[in-house]
Amino acid sequence: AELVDVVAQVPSIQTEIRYFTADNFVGKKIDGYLAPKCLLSKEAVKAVTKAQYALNEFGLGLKVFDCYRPQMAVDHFVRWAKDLEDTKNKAKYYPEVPKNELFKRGYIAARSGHSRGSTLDVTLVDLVTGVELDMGSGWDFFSKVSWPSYQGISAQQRANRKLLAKVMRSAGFIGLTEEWWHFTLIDEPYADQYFTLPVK
Ligand SMILES: C[C@@H](N)C(=O)N[C@H](C)C(=O)O
Ligand SMILES: [Zn+2]
Repeated sequence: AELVDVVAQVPSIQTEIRYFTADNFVGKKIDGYLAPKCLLSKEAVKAVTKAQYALNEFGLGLKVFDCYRPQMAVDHFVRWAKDLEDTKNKAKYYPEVPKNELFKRGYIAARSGHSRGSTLDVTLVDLVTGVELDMGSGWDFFSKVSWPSYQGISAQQRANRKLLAKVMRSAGFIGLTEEWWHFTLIDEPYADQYFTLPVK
């Protein structure tokens, strides 16, 4: 696969690659993340660039939490899910969902679109300050509250989610029912390939 470093193409896109750190639902650095980089297919980079420039008109920009995810990272998630004793970061990431239901309920996939190189987890930031807009729940907060259809958040939070979805859809992405931050390029170039190379 030809995967491209998004920041090398569009330096104004911010990154906080949480699976490279221990601040994620597992509570440890995830296998396969050797660098805190956002790698995506050329086609997805082109579409993300379009979304970034559209947002820049409003003084906003994108911040990515995860992009290409190697299959070995997904396998790490699967291994972690089997150890029901290990609930280190439950309070922050999945307080309401039993650990053994996270895959079943669609919050984590054993075969993830991220491994195909055209899916990303993203939010909106103020272009000047870099401060994140309030989306009503944090990235990878596995709960009904994170569903894009969830109505029990403020009008401003709903508007922020709507703006992100609208800009990403206009750029060629489709969202996920369970997570406001997750988008896949509709015309993805490697639709049936799950890559194994590490992020580096
Ligand atoms: C784990 C979360 N960030 C995510 O990306 N979930 C979807 C369902 C996936 O694993 O593809
Ligand atoms: Zn995702």
